[in-house]
Amino acid sequence: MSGRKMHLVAFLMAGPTCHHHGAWRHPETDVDDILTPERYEHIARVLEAGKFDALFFADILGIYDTYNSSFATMLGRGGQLCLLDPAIILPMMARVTDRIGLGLTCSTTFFNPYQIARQLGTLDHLSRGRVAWNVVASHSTLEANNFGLAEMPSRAHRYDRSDEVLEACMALWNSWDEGALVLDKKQGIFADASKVHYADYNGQWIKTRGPLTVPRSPQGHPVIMQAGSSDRGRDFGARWGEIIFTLQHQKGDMQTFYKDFKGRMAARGRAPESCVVLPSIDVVIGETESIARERADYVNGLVDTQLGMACVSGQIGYDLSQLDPDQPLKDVKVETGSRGTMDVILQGTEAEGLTLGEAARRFATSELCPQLVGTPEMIADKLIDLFQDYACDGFVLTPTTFPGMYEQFAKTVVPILQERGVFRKDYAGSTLREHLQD
Ligand SMILES: Cc1cc2nc3c(=O)[nH]c(=O)nc-3n(C[C@H](O)[C@H](O)[C@H](O)COP(=O)(O)O)c2cc1C
Repeated sequence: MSGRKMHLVAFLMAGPTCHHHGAWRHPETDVDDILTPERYEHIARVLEAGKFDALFFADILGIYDTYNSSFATMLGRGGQLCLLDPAIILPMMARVTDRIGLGLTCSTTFFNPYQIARQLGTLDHLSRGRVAWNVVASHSTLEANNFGLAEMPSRAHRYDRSDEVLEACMALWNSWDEGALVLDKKQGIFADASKVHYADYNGQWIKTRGPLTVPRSPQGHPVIMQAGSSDRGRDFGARWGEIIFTLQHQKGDMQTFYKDFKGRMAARGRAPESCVVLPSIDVVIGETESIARERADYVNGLVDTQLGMACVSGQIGYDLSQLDPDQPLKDVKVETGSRGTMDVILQGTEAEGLTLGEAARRFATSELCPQLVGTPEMIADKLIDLFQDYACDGFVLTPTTFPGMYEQFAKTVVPILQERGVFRKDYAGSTLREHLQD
């Protein structure tokens, strides 16, 4: 085997649900600590013990209210809710760890680049070089409304503007050269001002003068993470990305995405290995295969139909509340425009003759990313197979039970990946960018 190493990133949300909309109800899942620092400190330690490259918080700047024109189901039944601001949680996680990377989601549509550059530059210092920025252009009207916009700008506009936000942030991060801080008490020289420059960024939408207040951080700039799936989104990722997070249903889809994405990087003159492509994966682990299957059936059975329908409604931007969940999926009529998205997210389920409610529950178990069920050996085999066949460079793992699934994975699957030589036994470097180049 070549020296190519697998990369693992953990998906977190500051709320009850990540991809699995029933898992918070499992007796082994902790929810009473959801607003406490201890929950987040504990999971950071667990993931660092498992030698994960990074953890990151996905984020939604509002509460989905598409279903029945109300947030009652999403909130009442525990759907995807981002209760706390991860920018405040991550520094706490940084204080109880010293190697694992820490990813923050920041929207280029709603946040000002000076603020983003300052915040992430500060966090890169405080974590000694472990920060990633999950760059999102945002896409939902509910978020737009929370930030004073009536509608989201078009996708093309959002990505053009995102390019400018990234260019502006890079100019701000580069406004301090290395060695600008002198700290010479004897001569009374605090900083070498000749090593600090104005950014003077003048784009069509974004303007910033600089310099940044924050001295150059250990990584120079945060690792850039991104998850756009459209043609424009992939091009944006190919220009800037160092970690690409993607939702693909099966191996063939992953291989197609991987090849397409690395091709786009090469076309821009970037070395394909300078960005890792990580599809989302969900695991249910058992001591035997039949125990794992029973555990999967149990936890998947905890998703209720109404929440599943609300979850799909939020994703496709169309209210399914007036539709009978017991009707066959193939008979469901939704407005043109939403049907395409619905076909994609419910991929394959129509052919199985499911009802709308069954398909929605299925979607709400893992958002249709593969759910691997089996013994630690079976799961390690599957991950290694995907990795070796260039379906990916590693995985974004999403939790079922929390924090139990991550604890089990770190204790039982990681040692097998290490023994088989595909995953680090210890961190070789100290910054996140160094981990990604292991
Ligand atoms: C796997 C995946 C994860 C995403 N996670 C987030 C997120 O946490 N927060 C967010 O605002 N947008 C998130 N997005 C949305 C994207 O950043 C992007 O705005 C959206 O997909 C529209 O771009 P596209 O049309 O290129 O896909 C995610 C998208 C994908 C595909």
